[in-house]
Amino acid sequence: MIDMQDIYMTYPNGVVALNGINVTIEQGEFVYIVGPSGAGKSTFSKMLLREEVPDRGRIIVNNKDLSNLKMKEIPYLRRDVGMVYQDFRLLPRLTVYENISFALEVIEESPKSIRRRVMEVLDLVGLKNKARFIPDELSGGEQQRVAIARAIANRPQLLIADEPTGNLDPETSWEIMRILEEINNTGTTVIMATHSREIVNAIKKRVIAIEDGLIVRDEHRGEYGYEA
Ligand SMILES: Nc1ncnc2c1ncn2[C@@H]1O[C@H](COP(=O)(O)OP(=O)(O)OP(=O)(O)O)[C@@H](O)[C@H]1O
Repeated sequence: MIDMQDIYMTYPNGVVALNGINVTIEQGEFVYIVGPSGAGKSTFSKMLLREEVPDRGRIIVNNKDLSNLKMKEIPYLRRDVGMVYQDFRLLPRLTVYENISFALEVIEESPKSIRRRVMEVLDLVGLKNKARFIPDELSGGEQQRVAIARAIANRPQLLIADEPTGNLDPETSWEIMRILEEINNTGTTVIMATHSREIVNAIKKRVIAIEDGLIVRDEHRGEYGYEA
């Protein structure tokens, strides 16, 4: 569960990024975050990982109150939150397999369980046969599928995807959405910031619209609501 109450955040340069956010997201929901460029969507996501800290307000993520979180507890929070970005962010010199196993080795899993889990998540994204490839040898859509596999390898309760289809063609984007829905169907909360009108209007989910650091709309099975 995610709960944000009265979240305000101003960057050091004086830009007000969040201006009183109040929202609750239950475990297992699928939520689109929409809104104009610069509205505060990425900042909102960063708050959930404690990459940014609010000036005021209370945030609870996976039952942890982030305001009391000690520095040494931050890695535990992040293990329980998978992150997917528009630009994939794979490690270019590592194979597909290593990009994923690397995320698991950090939490001291046994070699056998790492192997099993890597192949399991590669199977889920349909890339078992590309385990030995390096990112440069993959298409954009395949790279994003690896990034998703890596993000869920630790079985996080929450997956945040920041414009996951932003660099992909429409057909590949639908494939990514199918995978995100499958992950959501296993009980993982998915929060996806997007500018894709087509996706939001076709695959109906909760829509939270942010403008100027404020939630201006929060609808069950909502519409994108902006011009393409
Ligand atoms: N590190 C930073 N330092 C200063 N200002 C920032 C920083 N990051 C973002 N901002 C500003 O904060 C505001 C919110 O930015 P944010 O990235 O959250 O918007 P966004 O809704 O994700 O935009 P986009 O859809 O373009 O990704 C913008 O005005 C942006 O310029």
